Amino acid sequence: MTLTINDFADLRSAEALEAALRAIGAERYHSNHPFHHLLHSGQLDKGQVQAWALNRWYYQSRIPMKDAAFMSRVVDPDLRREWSQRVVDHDGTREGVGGVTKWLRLCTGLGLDEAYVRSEQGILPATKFAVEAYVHYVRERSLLQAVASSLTELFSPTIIKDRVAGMLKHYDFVDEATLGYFQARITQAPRDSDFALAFVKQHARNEEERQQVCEALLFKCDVLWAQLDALHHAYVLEGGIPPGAFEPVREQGRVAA
Ligand SMILES: O=C(O)c1cc(C(=O)O)c2c(n1)C(=O)C(=O)c1cc(C(=O)O)[nH]c1-2
Repeated sequence: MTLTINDFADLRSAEALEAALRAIGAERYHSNHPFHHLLHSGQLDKGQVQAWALNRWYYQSRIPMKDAAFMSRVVDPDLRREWSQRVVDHDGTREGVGGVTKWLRLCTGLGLDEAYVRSEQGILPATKFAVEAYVHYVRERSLLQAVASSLTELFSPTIIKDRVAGMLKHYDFVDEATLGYFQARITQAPRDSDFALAFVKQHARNEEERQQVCEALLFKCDVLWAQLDALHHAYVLEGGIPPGAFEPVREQGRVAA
């Protein structure tokens, strides 16, 4: 069944809203994307996994910027304080700790050069457009929709567990230390999404606003889906790598392991 905005006809209560959000996630979350199925079931080679980590670096690096953009618009100190934890999670309280550093460790653990990753030179054009669209969305839409757009995290603990288990099982070039980023997310993501869900349930006061919340989640699912479409097109289909984007090193006709 394919959902459209009009399918959320029953948005008469906060509980109906939650049910609609969960239905959107079940259908549209990036756990359903073919590229994730390939990644988690060991069907990618090392170069394709590198491409995934490199492109997601761009997403990871922009997440604290979008959270800072959100906070810059918030008048209520309680909400700002709550949200500030997200920036701390990613940036850490000092250099060398925090999610951004851990993602960098994932990239270097896969054999990518740190300076190359940081330079953002190899990122796919579509990754940049999708991620920037998310930052702009949070900067420009209502605070309600900005909060709602983070609700994909309701669904991330399951995919993170599947990913870590699948990658450890299938790829000899990853170990628990390389995937350390995901360890913290298992607790951080539910904390963040519980807050965001309670917020939208409380602050969306009528059907129109509940509809806006659903639209924000649909938008965010598109942001995540588009990034995987870009990876799939560039690195799974033959000949899809755009000029200037990351080129996996190939040895004797196969990607280096
Ligand atoms: O591994 C994943 O599949 C996944 C998904 C998402 C998400 O659903 O947006 C986030 C993350 N990870 C993540 O690590 C993260 O820090 C994060 C922040 C946000 C956000 O929208 O504020 N989403 C996500």
